[in-house]
Amino acid sequence: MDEIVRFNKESEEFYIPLSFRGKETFKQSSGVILAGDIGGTKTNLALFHFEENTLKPIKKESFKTNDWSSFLELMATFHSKDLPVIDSICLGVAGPVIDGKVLGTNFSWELDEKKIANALKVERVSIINDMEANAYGLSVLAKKDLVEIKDGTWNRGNAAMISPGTGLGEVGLYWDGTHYHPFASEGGHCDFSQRTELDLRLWRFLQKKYGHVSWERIVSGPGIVNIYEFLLEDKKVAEPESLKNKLNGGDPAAAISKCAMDESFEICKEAMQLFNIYLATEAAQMALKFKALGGIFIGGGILPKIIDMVDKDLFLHHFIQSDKMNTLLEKIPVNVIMNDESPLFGAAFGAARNLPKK
Ligand SMILES: Nc1ncnc2c1ncn2[C@@H]1O[C@H](COP(=O)(O)OP(=O)(O)OP(=O)(O)O)[C@@H](O)[C@H]1O
Repeated sequence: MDEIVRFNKESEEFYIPLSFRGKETFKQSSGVILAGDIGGTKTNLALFHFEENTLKPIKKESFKTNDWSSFLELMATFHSKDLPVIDSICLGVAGPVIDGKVLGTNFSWELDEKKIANALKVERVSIINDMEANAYGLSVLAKKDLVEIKDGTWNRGNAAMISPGTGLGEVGLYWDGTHYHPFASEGGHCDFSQRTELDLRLWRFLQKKYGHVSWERIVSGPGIVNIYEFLLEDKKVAEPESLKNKLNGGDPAAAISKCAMDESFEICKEAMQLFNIYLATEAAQMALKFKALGGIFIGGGILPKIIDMVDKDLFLHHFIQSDKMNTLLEKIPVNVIMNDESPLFGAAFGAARNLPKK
């Protein structure tokens, strides 16, 4: 990671004014910051030197979250003695942050700002929701980091982001007239809403398995596997032996999407089509709930890997299915974020904002 990054470039190429309040304090701050993007599958950490609104990378590494029993255990490995002392830490964590503490939703780490500050002897530690970090990360993106899957133009107003990964993250961005203000939500845990007979059968299948059927059970990596298993049962189709082995080892959602791409088993293709439909459906629910005229962004680790198989017409058809509000939905652009480091840069934004002014 040699690239030097600037926040809020007032990006020449970017089509929306993605500025966040707080950046004006940056110019007078400098120091060493640690940024973290901590999710159910991967944890990305980066150490930067921050000066004059610019991040200069010192060290960056990606880890499998479940290989470590805690953040502090991982830090003992990451932050070796030869590295500079840290002035400010911000961690974006996939879980509901309450009073500076969080328990990972799909992993067993517990993080606490005060305990981290004491253990690492760093005065400024802040924990934010990973989706909040994801939203702040928009401030470093350029047009080339986005792929438009539904057109529309930026309209003055709120925006929202939906991020399928290990779980389903959702965040709103309130527009105050000049700046955006991200606010985390736990919308991915709201109830899955059904539109068709097939959806009802999927709901029944998952209700038997989990009791409560949230969007996260469907629009996520494990959700792809759930849809696939439902289709096998619903269509009474036997799984090919060759695929069985792939699904048992490694990453089953990745195996299903790969199989959909090479068209070796029809059920995989159908599973990915349904994933696309449900993503469009929930993205539209968010657009309506937040009146997100500023746009919907799709983050998370899955979409950049499957972008070539996203059927834009199918997405559009299922995005605009809200009767009285179809005209509003038609205006809203939907973009996929292809830069998987954007939540990490968003956490860096949080850490830089907390540095003392000179
Ligand atoms: N090629 C692929 N196709 C479909 N799903 C994939 C593919 N590669 C990885 N996945 C799924 O992506 C998920 C991991 O997503 P991501 O990289 O966003 O992780 P994360 O940031 O740790 O997750 P979260 O923040 O939601 O806790 C896993 O469930 C995995 O099965």
